[in-house]
Amino acid sequence: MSILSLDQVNFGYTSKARVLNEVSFEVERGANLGIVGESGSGKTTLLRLLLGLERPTSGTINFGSVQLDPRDANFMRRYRRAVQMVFQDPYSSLDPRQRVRDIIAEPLQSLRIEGNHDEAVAAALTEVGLPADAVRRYPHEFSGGQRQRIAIARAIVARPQLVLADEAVSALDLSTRVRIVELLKQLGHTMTLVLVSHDLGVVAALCPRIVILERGIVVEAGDTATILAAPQHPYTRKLIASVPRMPA
Ligand SMILES: Nc1ncnc2c1ncn2[C@@H]1O[C@H](COP(=O)(O)OP(=O)(O)OP(=O)(O)O)[C@@H](O)[C@H]1O
Repeated sequence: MSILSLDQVNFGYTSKARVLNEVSFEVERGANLGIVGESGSGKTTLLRLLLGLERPTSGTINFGSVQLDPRDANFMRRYRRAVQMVFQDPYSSLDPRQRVRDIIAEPLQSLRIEGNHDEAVAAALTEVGLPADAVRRYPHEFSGGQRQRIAIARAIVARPQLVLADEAVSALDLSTRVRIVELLKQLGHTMTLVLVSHDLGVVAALCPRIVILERGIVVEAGDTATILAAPQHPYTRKLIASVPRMPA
């Protein structure tokens, strides 16, 4: 059964301009999904809808068999426990005044999750490959890649079913990017990732399923390897052609 399913979702920030147009796809448990498209295609907007920060103008988003309704506080409490987010910029997404322990423990606190928070934070730190003494330090004491590890630890500490990531590696240098992709790949064994990116290489490395978005319209969706090997839509072919190749 799918964790999330979108059915003919339409959305516009104003009534004049539609940003998402009849968007339908499913996120299956255990199958990471990449959402790919050029700048302005509506990827971040789609994530905002999946987080419940915006509501579709029409169409539905279901979490399991229940319709996502941001106005339903009880539902949103359960949903927030199940779905966490990693943002693009590891420099602005972490509160510089908070120690790493409190940053990572934040979802446990705001979701009022019982149990030993220090132990949960320590386990999350180990999983993302940071030392235990990181808890006492502040974000500015870490590199960009380490900060993104802290952001990932925060996203996994409450053991969500789904992690939404918006360009989670694009702000990092190449070698750090490779290491964070490896980390996300390992996490994919226990939780499902929805990764928004303009980088087809990162999506191909992490996501067996892919949705190609062009100006708010899904032009192609399905198995990543199949679509990359034989793209049916000219827009997908254009995206593939724009991936830089390593020199021979
Ligand atoms: N708050 C907003 N109010 C009005 N229009 C918006 C708002 N946010 C985004 N848009 C418009 O919605 C469209 C899609 O933007 P969105 O940020 O979702 O695209 P994107 O694919 O995530 O782009 P990028 O890769 O550059 O982040 C764009 O035309 C953008 O101008």
